[in-house]
Amino acid sequence: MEVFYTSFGLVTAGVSLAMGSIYLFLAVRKSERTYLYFGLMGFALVFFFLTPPIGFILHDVPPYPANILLKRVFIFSYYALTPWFILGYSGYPKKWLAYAIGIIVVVCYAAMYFTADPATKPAWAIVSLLGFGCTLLLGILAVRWQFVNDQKKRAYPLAMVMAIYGVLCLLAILNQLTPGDRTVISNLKLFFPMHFHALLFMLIMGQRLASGLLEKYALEQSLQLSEGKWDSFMQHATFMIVEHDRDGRITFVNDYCIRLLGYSSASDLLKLNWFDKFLSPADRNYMRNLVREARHPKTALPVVKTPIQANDGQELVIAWSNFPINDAQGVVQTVMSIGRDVTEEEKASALVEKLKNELLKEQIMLSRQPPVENHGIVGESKGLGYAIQKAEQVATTLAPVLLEGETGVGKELFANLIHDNSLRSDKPFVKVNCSALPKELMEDELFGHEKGAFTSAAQSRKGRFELADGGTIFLDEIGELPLDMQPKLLRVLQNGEFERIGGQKTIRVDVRILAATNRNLSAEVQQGNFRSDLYYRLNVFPITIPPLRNRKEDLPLLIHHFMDQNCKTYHRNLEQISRANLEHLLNYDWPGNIRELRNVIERSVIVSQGKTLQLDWWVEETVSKIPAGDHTLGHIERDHIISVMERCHWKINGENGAAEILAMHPNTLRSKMKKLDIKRPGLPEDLETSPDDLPHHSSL
Ligand SMILES: Nc1ncnc2c1ncn2[C@@H]1O[C@H](COP(=O)(O)OP(=O)(O)OP(=O)(O)O)[C@@H](O)[C@H]1O
Repeated sequence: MEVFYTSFGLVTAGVSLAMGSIYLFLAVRKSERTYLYFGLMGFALVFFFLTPPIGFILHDVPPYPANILLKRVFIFSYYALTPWFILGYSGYPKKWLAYAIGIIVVVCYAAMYFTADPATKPAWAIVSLLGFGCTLLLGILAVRWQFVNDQKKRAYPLAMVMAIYGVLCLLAILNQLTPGDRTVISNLKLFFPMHFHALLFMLIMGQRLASGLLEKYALEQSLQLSEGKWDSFMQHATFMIVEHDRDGRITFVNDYCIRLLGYSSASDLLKLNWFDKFLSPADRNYMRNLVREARHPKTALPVVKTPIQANDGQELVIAWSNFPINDAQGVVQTVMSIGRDVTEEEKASALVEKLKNELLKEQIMLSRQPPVENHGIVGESKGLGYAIQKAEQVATTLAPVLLEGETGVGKELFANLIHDNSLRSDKPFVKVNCSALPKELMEDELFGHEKGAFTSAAQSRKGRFELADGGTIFLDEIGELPLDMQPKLLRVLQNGEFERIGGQKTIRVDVRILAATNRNLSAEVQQGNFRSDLYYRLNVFPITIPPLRNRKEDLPLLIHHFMDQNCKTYHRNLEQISRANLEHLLNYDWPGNIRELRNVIERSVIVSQGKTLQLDWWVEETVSKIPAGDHTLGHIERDHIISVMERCHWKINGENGAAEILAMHPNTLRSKMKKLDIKRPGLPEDLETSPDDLPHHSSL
């Protein structure tokens, strides 16, 4: 048996020597502590097994005094190194158990030196059991930590060796509990557990470390490859790539960017601050705040168009798309900015804009042809034409129509057009402005009252619905209709029925309903200010009338129309407008739309003498209201929303919709889009969102 132990010990020593040498070598090459601990553990075992007496078991009497037993020094070094290896291998962060084991080992050395008596069971052996227990506990904690942190693959081998460690502990306890000189283990003729454990520990963990090393190597290779590809892509891309930290310090620029900006090397640009160098003062603060506040990696920052001066003095306009790169907490660490040189495009579009304005100016100056009008609606723009076409289509049906558009765009004119073109054109057309009626009088106005219904009701009186019987009623500003009136209106819409105030009799009417609003009714529905059933009933056929700033080509006709109208009224003989004033008329955004234009022209006609329309008063009043440039916050916000909408294919609601990406309620986004006048290009004005955003329309 002794021979067997000896050979087994020699095999274990051989394996430990191989492992120890490999990992000590790797520890030096890779500066990896775990390899160092493992290598040292291997060598501690080699010395333990090769120090005489070879094949030693605890009860053997050593050939030298027990208190300086060298063999035990090596095995205790092995025990002292084990916890540090476990910590390094698993990444378990708490080190107190490893320190405790270190202290226990030192105590054991001291006790061994002073108290060892080979004839009796030494006191230090009991203390060493505590060390085993602590190592086992640390192993269990480390394995658990690995499982919790999703490192199952690395946890299994450690769990296995710790289980073997557990068996070793058990056997060591049995060994200590056995009275007398001979141990239970040797009586049972079991392998001395140390040999067995050490061999498996070296084999299992050595193999695991090696395969980890191979995996890491393969990963490094593929990382290197993809880094190479990425690097080559970045350097050869024909757009500018700049990476900067959250404070704007540039950390990377590609070759194209260096060339375009007229610099000779990356290092010249790496000294600069992206915010300071490449953004206008207005964009700079906005971007700084945005970068600081951006919390979600999905959100791309706004596209910012910035005029910059290259190193050689050349003026460039660059459109920057910015992508924040966040850490695990969502804090922006770096921003990748991709820039496109849009200098030529900008020049071309400025030229087109200028030519368009010139053309409009010429039209205003020269054209005296009769205005193109349809039921008093002047204009020939595509947007207006589309709305007129829809109104004509629906006019001959009995369907309710919802006219949407900003104030002053001509919703009432459209209501007239629909009624005039309907089969009821010779029947009454009753108009009600819901915002002009006091809340208390609204029911009386709409549905009338019976005699004695209230103190002042000396006579019964018909409401507007009764007056409109057989014809059309136009409910302007329907969004102002109080909530308690809405069910009554819904009943009229659905059944044509209602009761007068104080009346018992149900009155039946046949009225076609046209409604208008300059509010976002679907947002009002979401906010609970408007009943959804009424909204869907009214929204059977919506028509959106575009604002004047989106159809400036109507300006010449409208200006002439209002000039002619007012010249007749105020007996003026005006023939022209000064070029400078024309410029202002064309550049102005017309928030009050055609009503505002009509008022401006009327007042100007009144104050004008001679043949030229005097607009100077208006220019003075409004010039300060005209936006200063393209880099106001509104513009940046607008650009950002447009870029997100384009990425989402103009989908607002639902998963991957723009509202989700912008972390906004869909209705807030809709009203923001309305405010910033964002519309899906190429889509008719009344279909501003993707089909999935629209309510279901029942057919006519
Ligand atoms: N295309 C147009 N051609 C001629 N005049 C127009 C046109 N559009 C609007 N107007 C005039 O502008 C003024 C405002 O129009 P209207 O009252 O129809 O607007 P609205 O959209 O109903 O406004 P609100 O929402 O404030 O009630 C009216 O005097 C109208 O005659």
